[in-house]
Amino acid sequence: MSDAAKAMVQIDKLWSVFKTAGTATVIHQDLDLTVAHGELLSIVGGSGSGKTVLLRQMLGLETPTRGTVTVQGRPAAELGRAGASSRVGMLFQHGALFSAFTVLENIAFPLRERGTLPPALVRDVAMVKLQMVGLDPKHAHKMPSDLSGGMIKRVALARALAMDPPLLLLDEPTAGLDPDSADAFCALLQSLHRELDLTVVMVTHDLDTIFELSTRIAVVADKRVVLDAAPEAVVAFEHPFVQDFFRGGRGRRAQALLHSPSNAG
Ligand SMILES: Nc1ncnc2c1ncn2[C@@H]1O[C@H](COP(=O)(O)OP(=O)(O)OP(=O)(O)O)[C@@H](O)[C@H]1O
Repeated sequence: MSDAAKAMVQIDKLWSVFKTAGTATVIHQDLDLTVAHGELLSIVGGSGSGKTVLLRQMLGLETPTRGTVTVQGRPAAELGRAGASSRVGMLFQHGALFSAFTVLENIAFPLRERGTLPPALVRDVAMVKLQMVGLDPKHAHKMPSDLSGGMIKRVALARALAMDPPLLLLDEPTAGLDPDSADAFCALLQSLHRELDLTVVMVTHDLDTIFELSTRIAVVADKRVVLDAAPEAVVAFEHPFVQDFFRGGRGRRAQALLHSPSNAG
């Protein structure tokens, strides 16, 4: 088996170029990244450095201008819209629930779109996913407008996992949550990562989330991944972005998590 087939995600010499009004903007240039099965990789980088575009490349929503992006050995672009949710689940930054659908209908959406399961089974599977993200069945028939921010994230996560994808992509999973809800959501992600044998790639600016969850961190700067390594190695890396991001007061406090008993071993 080739390395690309063994990896969950393999990105080789990726160029992402956007053309607007006759001007070409290069976002990624010869970017390489490999995500192995079972990792929980955080992607960090400055604002506008191309982190979300990188997630969209893994989801097949962007097409490489040059280079390749494969998921389980197949080009991500092949994922298309149909069938994508059985290989990659995506939690978008703003939850993006359908406001006219109930909680259960939102979770069931990818299953219903697939059209292969009878309605009663779709309902049962959606109910299992609802409970899997820690929500009580009594919330199944609520509308998104009746939910707290933390509950919206959980419903969106249940929908991303509806088709049991092996790869989960998260864009700023704790953004907009209060500290307690963010902690609870991190704990949920950690247990799902472990119990479902998921590979997770997340983009976040939240240092607590990064140090709580990451098995590896990839730093995007200068249009490519300048370093991907274990958290301890990344914080020691001499790069202006890394120094600003990890070594300020917030960074030092969050790094204490690396050495806390819950993260030991
Ligand atoms: N479809 C598009 N067409 C043109 N430019 C785009 C498109 N999508 C993204 N960009 C540009 O690509 C650059 C990288 O965007 P991206 O959203 O990936 O940044 P980011 O690293 O996630 O930033 P932030 O941390 O601020 O969310 C930005 O300058 C953005 O304007």
